[in-house]
Amino acid sequence: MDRQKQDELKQAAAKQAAGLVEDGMILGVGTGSTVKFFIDELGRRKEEEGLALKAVVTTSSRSRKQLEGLGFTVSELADIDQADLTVDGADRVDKQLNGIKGGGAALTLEKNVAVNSKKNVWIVDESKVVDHLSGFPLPVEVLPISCEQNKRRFEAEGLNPQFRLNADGSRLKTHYGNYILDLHVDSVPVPSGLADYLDHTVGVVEHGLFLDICDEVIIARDNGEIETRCR
Ligand SMILES: O=C(CO)[C@H](O)[C@H](O)COP(=O)(O)O
Repeated sequence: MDRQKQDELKQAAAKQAAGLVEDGMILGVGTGSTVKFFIDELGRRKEEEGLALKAVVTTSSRSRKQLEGLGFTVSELADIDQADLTVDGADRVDKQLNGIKGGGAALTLEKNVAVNSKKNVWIVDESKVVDHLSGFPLPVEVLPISCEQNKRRFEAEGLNPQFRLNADGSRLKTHYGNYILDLHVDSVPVPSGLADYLDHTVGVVEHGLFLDICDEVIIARDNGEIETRCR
């Protein structure tokens, strides 16, 4: 699929999700190129329909900047109780609506916003939908102090870890000053098993397996149809 077509699909899914946003909501807004279209649409609704949110929280400085540029005041997660709705993208989503996220290295805040949200909606184009989680490296955010030990441990487990790098070859640092180890595994046959292992590995801050979190996924299909799948 070419880039322009994929962007059209992302925009279609984003527009549909923006229709779920209601006045007075506390809204969670994720990160990524699909979410950028969602924020564009929020801005349009604010301008043309007077959309008025109670509060907005977001998961990256990029999304924050875009939201603030459109006149939204962005709160910190710690300043709200929970979001009514969070809309985010995903890198892969399977039939059970489990997913891999973190392609934009924002997984830690994304998961924290998501679990503190009454409803989570993901917006994706068809290329992200898989039967079983595969086809995208699994991001794991690790503390710098023990990142080499974590890497060796993951290697021993056959998880093929690689530090995520910047364009200049330096290690990418997350918003929180940590590193990302991308696990290059062909597929994740038992996502709950791997999530459990990562959850119990010292030095792991967070990982990109988002299990039992997404309530609804909006899929923009190549043929122009929009499909909504619910948990
Ligand atoms: O998890 C994410 C960022 O950490 C994004 O939601 C995910 O990478 C999808 O991004 P895009 O919409 O650009 O394909």
